[in-house]
Amino acid sequence: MSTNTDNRPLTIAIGSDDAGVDYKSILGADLAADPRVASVIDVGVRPDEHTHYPHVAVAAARLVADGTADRALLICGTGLGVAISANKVPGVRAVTAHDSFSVERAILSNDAQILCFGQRVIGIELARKLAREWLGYQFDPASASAEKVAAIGEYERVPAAS
Ligand SMILES: O=C[C@H](O)[C@H](O)COP(=O)(O)O
Repeated sequence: MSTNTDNRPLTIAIGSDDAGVDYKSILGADLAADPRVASVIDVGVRPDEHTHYPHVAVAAARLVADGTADRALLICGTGLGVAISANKVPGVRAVTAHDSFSVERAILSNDAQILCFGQRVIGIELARKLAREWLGYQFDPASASAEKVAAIGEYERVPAAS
């Protein structure tokens, strides 16, 4: 499963815990209004909910893993807990990135399907800018990075020797 390589509009899952719900609302609206996005699937939380971040992150990651969503955007306080949790789902590559270069490389180097932000770490306008940039990148399966991404997947099948 890849971040998409064919320029078609994306289906994007979005989720947060209560520490990220304000950004989820704003970024979700941005995504829904973007012509590069076909649909946005909100996996929670609602503003009055207090579901812990691992449950939301795994719900979104499973949508990516089963092909329902092309990508996911997850927000918690730091962007760390949601990334750790999403990465428990086989086939998923989730990263926390709060700068433009890392967001670019998350797609072009790592083919990461899930981008994670920390509402307590970056300002909303930077988050909005990074999310817009993120939509513009596509992984190139013919690039030199593809072999490295494939090696990550191999370690899901065959655990690294100690
Ligand atoms: O990574 C975890 C997130 O930042 C979460 O929103 C807050 O978690 P905490 O309440 O355990 O610090």
